[in-house]
Amino acid sequence: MSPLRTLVPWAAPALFTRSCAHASRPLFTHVLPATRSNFIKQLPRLQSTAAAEAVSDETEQGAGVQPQEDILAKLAPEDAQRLSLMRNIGISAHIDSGKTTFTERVLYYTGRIKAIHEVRGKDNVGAKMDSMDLEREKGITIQSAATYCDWDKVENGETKKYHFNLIDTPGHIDFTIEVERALRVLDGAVLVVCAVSGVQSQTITVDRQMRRYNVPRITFINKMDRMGANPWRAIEQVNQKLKIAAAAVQVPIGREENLEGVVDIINRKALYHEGNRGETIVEKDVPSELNDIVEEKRGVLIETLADVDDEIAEIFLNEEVPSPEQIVAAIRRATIARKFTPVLMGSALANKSVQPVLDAVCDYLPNPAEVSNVALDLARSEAPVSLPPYSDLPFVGLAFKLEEGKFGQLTYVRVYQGMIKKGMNIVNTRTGKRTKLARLVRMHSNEMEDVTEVHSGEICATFGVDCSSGDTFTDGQLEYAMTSMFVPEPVISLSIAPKSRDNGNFSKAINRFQKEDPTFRVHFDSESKETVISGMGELHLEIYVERMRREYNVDCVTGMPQVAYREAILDEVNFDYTHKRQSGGAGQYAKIMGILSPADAENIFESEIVGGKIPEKYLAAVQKGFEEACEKGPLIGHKVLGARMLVNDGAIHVVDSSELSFRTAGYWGFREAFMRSRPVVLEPIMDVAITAPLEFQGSVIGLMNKRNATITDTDVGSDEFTLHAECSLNQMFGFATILRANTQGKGEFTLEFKHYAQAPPQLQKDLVAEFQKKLKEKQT
Ligand SMILES: Nc1nc2c(ncn2[C@@H]2O[C@H](COP(=O)(O)OP(=O)(O)OP(=O)(O)O)[C@@H](O)[C@H]2O)c(=O)[nH]1
Repeated sequence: MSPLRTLVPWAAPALFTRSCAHASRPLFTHVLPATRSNFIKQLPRLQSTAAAEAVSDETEQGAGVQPQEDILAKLAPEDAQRLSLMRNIGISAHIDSGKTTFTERVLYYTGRIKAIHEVRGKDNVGAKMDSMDLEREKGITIQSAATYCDWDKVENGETKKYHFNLIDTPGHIDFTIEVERALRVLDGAVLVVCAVSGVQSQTITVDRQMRRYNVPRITFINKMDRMGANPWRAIEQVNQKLKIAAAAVQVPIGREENLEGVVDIINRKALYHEGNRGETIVEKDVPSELNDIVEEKRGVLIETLADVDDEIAEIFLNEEVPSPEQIVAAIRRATIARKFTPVLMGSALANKSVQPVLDAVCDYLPNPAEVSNVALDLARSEAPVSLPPYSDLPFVGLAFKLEEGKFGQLTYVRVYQGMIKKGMNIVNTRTGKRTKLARLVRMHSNEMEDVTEVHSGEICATFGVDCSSGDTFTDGQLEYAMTSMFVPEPVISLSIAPKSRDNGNFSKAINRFQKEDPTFRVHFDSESKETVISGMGELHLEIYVERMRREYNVDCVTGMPQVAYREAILDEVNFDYTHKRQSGGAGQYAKIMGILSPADAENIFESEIVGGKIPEKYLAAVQKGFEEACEKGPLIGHKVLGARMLVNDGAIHVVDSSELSFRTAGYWGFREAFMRSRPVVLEPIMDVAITAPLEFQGSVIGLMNKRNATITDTDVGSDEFTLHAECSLNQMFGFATILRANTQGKGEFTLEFKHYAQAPPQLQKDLVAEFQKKLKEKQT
């Protein structure tokens, strides 16, 4: 019999490291049902032609992954025309880099909104894309918001109308799932970097997310009006820290408060602004004092391109100078191939140089037809298939975000192939459920516009569709499943209860938040009789508690934040466990033998039974018992991480054996062996980045030393420093208040889960003792 090997789906495969080895790899939890093949979970979206070809090679015989050039060649003229003018883009950056402020300008210049309102502005209106009250009050983006707009671009004297679908995402790591979902369905992104702070910790995180989904990006260096703005240092950091070739396509005219505009160094023309909000761009000759820097930076641009683009390399080697058209074409090729990012600069707040970014989106980011998207054909053993954006093919779309609204559940869908029409039936591949599309809308932040049909490449939303985030929809002719997105595991929990009797609103809120946000988890602890919510950080949970109060009128009491510990084993042991019960009625009998050993990154159940000593159905029951036991470890009641249970022998009783007996044996056999395998408690270790004015460097280092943090790096800027450290999450509770107090409110920090590591021995002892005490109390 072939060995049965199953990955336990909820385990945390990639993040569990006892050393720092794979530290930065994110946790990969599926959103598709456990019954689907692991392959679905593990195949990232294949966007590049190279990646698509790789799959094509593996599955040559008609698996259906076509090279992108072939897809483009067969595009119908109407689709080609429509798609060539479409861009699906995201705006991503570190916290407070100005994404929302930038997006507000984009909406204004494209005529989507009639007036500009600032984030935390004096008019108290708030930016369009921060539509939640809480976002406007706190001045942070919590949920990503989608909108669309049209941009008139002049090309060779002709005006072309480009259509943008745009998503503004949060910068805070606590809301990182919003970035994941957005990038999953976008074709390109604008990475906003602060001209003063340069590449910051979340810039690196966002960059990693863009890489995960193969999203090409252009870079916008914002806040050029601020004192200390230095675009060249920021570009250097993009090159060094993000490890992608980057070069400026503009140089600033004036700096800080004297910023007047930019010079387009490809065409050697100066771009100034006129009008109250800088709405009119005026082209002039390059000021003579900037000629030298323009030529120098133009040279750097061509040289950088020569490194990543063969055509420019050839021109460069022949000592010729490429034409502006050749430079633009090379930037486009290299950007789409994700080998290069062109860098633009300006100030969103000062209304400077935002429009050239829109031109750059059209010039350098791909249209939906230039991006290879792949699904798995479940009817043909999950063979990968291309999703060409042809309108006349059967519809395939991905539900990437859910939101509860006034009119019921709003489901955001990206249409990859074919089209959807109001009134049409769509089928959820996972559940097989057919739904009639009663309403189809295009979103403009919290407003919506009804539409009757949506074509391939577009993003839209529908009502009344029952699904989970990450579900694939088709028109019923195909059985395609698209790959899911990464969902990081929560690292922090707290108990929560309504202050007064629940009139149903508490449960309603909890259910809704859980459905909308896969990083927000809820479970009922049967021992403490408490509802426990888990999430990505203190802010994440705080926001939900606050939303319960505001949106559902439920005041809650919460317990102290708890760390999501894990339990692991260090030794390998043999086990021989018999479950036997004979107290009248039907008896129970199950005997299992095997080895329990540490595994690297996930919980694994295996069996190697010879001669059919334990039938398959009983082995499946043992596995169930094992999985149940891993949910609540024997040591402190937290999840088990990295245990391999191999069953290689055992026995059954002709009358008394049953699935229940084997499930019980799996459960208790595992627990018994676990306690003999040198069990340990693991705690989450976080990547911490603290930025504060230079004068506070000493006290911030002191704060981190007190927390036994390992300082890994320090960047010192002209007036600020950023300290990078690794520290246990346990030590970081309440740090926001402490940092504020120690830096006169000027310090900021971010926390991002890095890996699990053994907790200090004393803490482990305390946790075990506390758990034992609770167990005893329960027994008496
Ligand atoms: N000086 C200056 N300030 C800016 C500029 N752009 C944005 N800001 C300010 O920076 C702060 C943060 O701006 P937001 O647009 O909310 O930044 P964000 O990146 O969307 O923030 P999160 O989504 O919460 O991460 C606000 O106070 C803005 O007014 C700029 O070009 N210059």
